[in-house]
Amino acid sequence: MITRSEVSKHTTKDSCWVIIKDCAYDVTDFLDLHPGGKHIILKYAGQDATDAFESFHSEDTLYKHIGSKQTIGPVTGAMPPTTVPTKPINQPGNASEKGSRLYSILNIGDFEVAASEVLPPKPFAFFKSGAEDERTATWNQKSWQSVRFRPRVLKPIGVVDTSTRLLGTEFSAPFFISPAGGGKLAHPTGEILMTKAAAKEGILQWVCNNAGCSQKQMTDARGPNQTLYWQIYAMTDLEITKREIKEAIASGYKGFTLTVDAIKVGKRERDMRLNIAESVVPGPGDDDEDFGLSGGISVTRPNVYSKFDWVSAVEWLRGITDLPIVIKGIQCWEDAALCMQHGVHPWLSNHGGRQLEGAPSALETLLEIRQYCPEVFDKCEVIVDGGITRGTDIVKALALGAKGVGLGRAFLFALVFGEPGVRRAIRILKQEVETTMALLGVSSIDQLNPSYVDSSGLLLAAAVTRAHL
Ligand code: HEM
Ligand SMILES: Cc1cc2nc3c(=O)[nH]c(=O)nc-3n(C[C@H](O)[C@H](O)[C@H](O)COP(=O)(O)O)c2cc1C
Repeated sequence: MITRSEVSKHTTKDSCWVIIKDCAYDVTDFLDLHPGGKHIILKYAGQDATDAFESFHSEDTLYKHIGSKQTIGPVTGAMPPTTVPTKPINQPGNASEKGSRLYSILNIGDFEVAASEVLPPKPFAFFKSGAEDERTATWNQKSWQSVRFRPRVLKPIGVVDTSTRLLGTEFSAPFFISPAGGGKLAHPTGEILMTKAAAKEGILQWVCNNAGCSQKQMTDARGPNQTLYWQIYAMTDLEITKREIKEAIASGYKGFTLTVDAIKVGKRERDMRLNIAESVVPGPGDDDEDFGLSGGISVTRPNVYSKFDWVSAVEWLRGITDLPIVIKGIQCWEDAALCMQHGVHPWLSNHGGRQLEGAPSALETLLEIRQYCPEVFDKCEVIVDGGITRGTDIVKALALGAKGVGLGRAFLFALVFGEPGVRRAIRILKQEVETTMALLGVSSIDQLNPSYVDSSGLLLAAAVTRAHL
């Protein structure tokens, strides 16, 4: 046992201890690795950081990133009276005001506006931010708008069926909740509310490795017969990740994706500026030359394994599971072709424009595959995400060959309104998909094909949009 008073003496970047859930940790060596920046942890140096930690992270984060050497042990006693506790940074907005607003929300864009008004600036920035000038994040959305439909009329349309099979499981709609961390910044209960909403609406949630809720909490929140898929970040200690995948399999997860576009954290200046605004600027004599630059800038994702190549990654995954495997972060047709060769599925994504500024939108990669390697669509289930905000975007992606379409930010913004918010977002998208299909002249997803869209405007839109960004 160590006393709280002893912990309270370790308050500098040369010796930084924090208490989380009555246990003390020496996080000195982790400070420079922390993607949220060292200053956010230093604020709690010598103190109890439980509330702040839990407002963003799940307990899984601790065992994955803080080893036994850094675990000091259980604490006892009271904090010295001189310690002024730091308040957790991210307090979600007023829930009762939110309820009444929910019913005026008509589309995903409305959710974003409401979230920007209800959330404090930092959580909103965390969700919204893209890398550098955010051109890729903006282009993701605009690229889908450049595609036009080619509707067929005078076709008898009865019931429009939006259901589809994705990687072996039947879902009520072809879109799903992409893995996106930070759910507890939107709502204190976190991502389990997405799980519950997905269960009630029959859609897929692809559970995030960095969710604020633990894998077990997500699993326990499942509805009857609900199928979840799991997103993997491979850790330097691959045994930790292997155990996590095995636990997911044992508790019934039916598909996996390995995210490969994030071995470093993209430079997200929107977040960095708010971090600077909240930090204490170094005084004379303080040699913190990188002040303000950590927490977003080229920080290696802590403990993320970056040595995989195609053969070793797929062999390692196949050594653990025969279930469907998707590689998330495919950004050119050549890598989609490699997925096909290695018997895995490509997820065309640039991480919502949060990683590599200048990356193509999933639509561009989809069209490249169509042009140079169309057999990918026969041998693999192609998944896309990035900038999808409308049922029309979803139908365009499906017409061009996607089997599943993910949305990240949309559901984080909706989560500000808790489970009813996420359910409303799902229902809005379902209605939009249904209307789009009926107006196109199709009544089931399998009837969609590239003849229903015209993507010839993409190049022009790219030139015009980039000129204005
Ligand atoms: C002391 C133990 C802590 C550990 C092991 C830890 C670990 C991590 C890890 C692994 C990430 C990256 C998540 C990702 O890949 O998306 C992260 C990000 C983050 N952490 Fe922590 N963290 C700790 C403490 C804290 C505290 C006390 C806060 C205060 C609220 C905090 C706030 C954040 C934020 C806001 C991010 C997001 C950064 C970004 O991607 O822009 N963390 N942390
Ligand atoms: C706040 C936030 C956190 C994210 N965290 C992860 C993550 O932990 N793992 C991952 O594979 N993708 C992550 N993503 C990327 C999403 O899975 C998805 O690719 C992206 O959000 C799609 O773009 P959209 O937000 O425009 O829909 C994150 C995205 C956001 C916005």
